[in-house]
Amino acid sequence: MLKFAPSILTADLARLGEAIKEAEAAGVDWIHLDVMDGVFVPNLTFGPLLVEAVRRVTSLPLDVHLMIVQPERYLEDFAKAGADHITVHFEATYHPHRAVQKVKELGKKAGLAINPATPLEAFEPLLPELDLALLMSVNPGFGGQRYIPTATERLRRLKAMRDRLNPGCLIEVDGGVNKETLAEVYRAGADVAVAGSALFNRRPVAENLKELKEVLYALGGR
Ligand SMILES: O=C(CO)[C@@H](O)[C@H](O)COP(=O)(O)O
Ligand SMILES: [Fe+2]
Repeated sequence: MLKFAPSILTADLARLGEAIKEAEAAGVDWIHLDVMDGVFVPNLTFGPLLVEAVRRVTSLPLDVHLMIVQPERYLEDFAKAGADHITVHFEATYHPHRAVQKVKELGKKAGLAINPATPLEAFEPLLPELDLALLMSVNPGFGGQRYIPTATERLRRLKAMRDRLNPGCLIEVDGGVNKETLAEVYRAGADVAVAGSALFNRRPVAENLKELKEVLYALGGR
């Protein structure tokens, strides 16, 4: 019912291939890759080369979250690298619609993300064309941050907007999802939970995932 997309940001990057295989064996649904440019967010991570390397070790959908300015410049590169979903930030481009259209032209699932301070209405004009609506529940830039509580009400409103405009679009929540916050995120209507530090930490991914799934079973979900 709820999909889990572990963010590799908090995985042990020195053994990334093994960490991804471990996550796949544990039963996660997607692999979430956080691309940061040091301009849109105060952190730098990786580009298409790493996406291509990850593509070689897993058959899971690669969910690429672009936290870069003018993402249009690199959409083709990420598509060629093997991304399945490409999400751009509303705040990072003058033309979010053009960027979304380009992702679709490349034959990939198109996502739009918004920051915690961006009005939810930013989704409205583009929702009918989106495959994914990504709601940030932390300010983008780092893994391991605390969930911003106002995200829950925003998720509820986003779900109502999605049900009205495009029931096929998935709602993804990103940032601070763990065993304490998962229940409210799920109840508020998320379809996909990104989880970095809750899944990649000192414990095996399978144990962490089991713990998160138990929260859902207790709510009658799966
Ligand atoms: O996009 C981002 C951060 O900018 C996220 O994908 C985080 O990396 C998720 O990590 P946790 O908050 O779950 O540790
Ligand atoms: Fe992310």
